[in-house]
Amino acid sequence: MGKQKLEAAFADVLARNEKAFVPYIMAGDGGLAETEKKLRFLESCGATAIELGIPFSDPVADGPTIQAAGLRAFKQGTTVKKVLDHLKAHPRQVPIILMTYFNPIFAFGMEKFADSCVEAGVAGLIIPDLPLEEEEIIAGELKKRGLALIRLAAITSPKDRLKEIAARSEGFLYAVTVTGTTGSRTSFHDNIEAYLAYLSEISPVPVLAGFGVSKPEHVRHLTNYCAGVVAGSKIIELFRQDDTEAIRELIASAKQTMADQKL
Ligand SMILES: O=P(O)(O)OC[C@@H](O)[C@@H](O)c1c[nH]c2ccccc12
Repeated sequence: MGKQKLEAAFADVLARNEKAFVPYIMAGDGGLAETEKKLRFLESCGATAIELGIPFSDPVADGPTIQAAGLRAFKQGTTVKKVLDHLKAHPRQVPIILMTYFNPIFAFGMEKFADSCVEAGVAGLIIPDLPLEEEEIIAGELKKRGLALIRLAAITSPKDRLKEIAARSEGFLYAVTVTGTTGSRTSFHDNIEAYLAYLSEISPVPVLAGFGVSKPEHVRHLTNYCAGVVAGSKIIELFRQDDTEAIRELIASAKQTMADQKL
């Protein structure tokens, strides 16, 4: 089942005393054949799982880099069905987490979408505009099919809400590091360390920090307080520059962390 595949991937990383790195790319950006090459490359770099975005017309949580990637994906005629059909036709070891807003799921049909995710070998989902209060509309459909629903924690959330998010979390808990949209940054919220340390203490699943991660030093710093990171905008930018070495180095920095700490 998808959730178990994700849990096994994280258990492997932690057993190797490493930190997790989950890159994000937009499906269909440059066409799905290009997406396949990127997915295979990211897997070869040792990505713990890969977050695959489905383009949407109103990506409210996304900054300019991912908005532009979504527009390029639309220009290639990317649809939910084409992405799911592609994943089904290209099975792989690395767990795939679909990142999509709720509207494309609703338009596709929730049960049909959940069934198609299972057939496509999807491990889990991130639905950023589905708050805890509304998740029951689809959480049951995903749970009975063994698909992980990854919850997002906001740095501005009060502790009782963070506790509720952690208690429901599956696969990993996505700790958003800033107030605002996705996009490479040079700094994070002031009390990011305390926030990540608190979540790591209360969460039954690994906590990953995401939003703005763009340098190896970000990875090394943030993973002192949590189990890993998610990075999307920087990965997309580096692919656009064809700087695959920098992508490999960024992902590898999650593996060096524990070695650094051993010193
Ligand atoms: O791009 P960044 O700043 O590295 O942040 C990760 C982000 O790309 C990815 O997790 C994501 C893409 N779109 C989202 C929408 C909401 C939450 C998360 C996301």
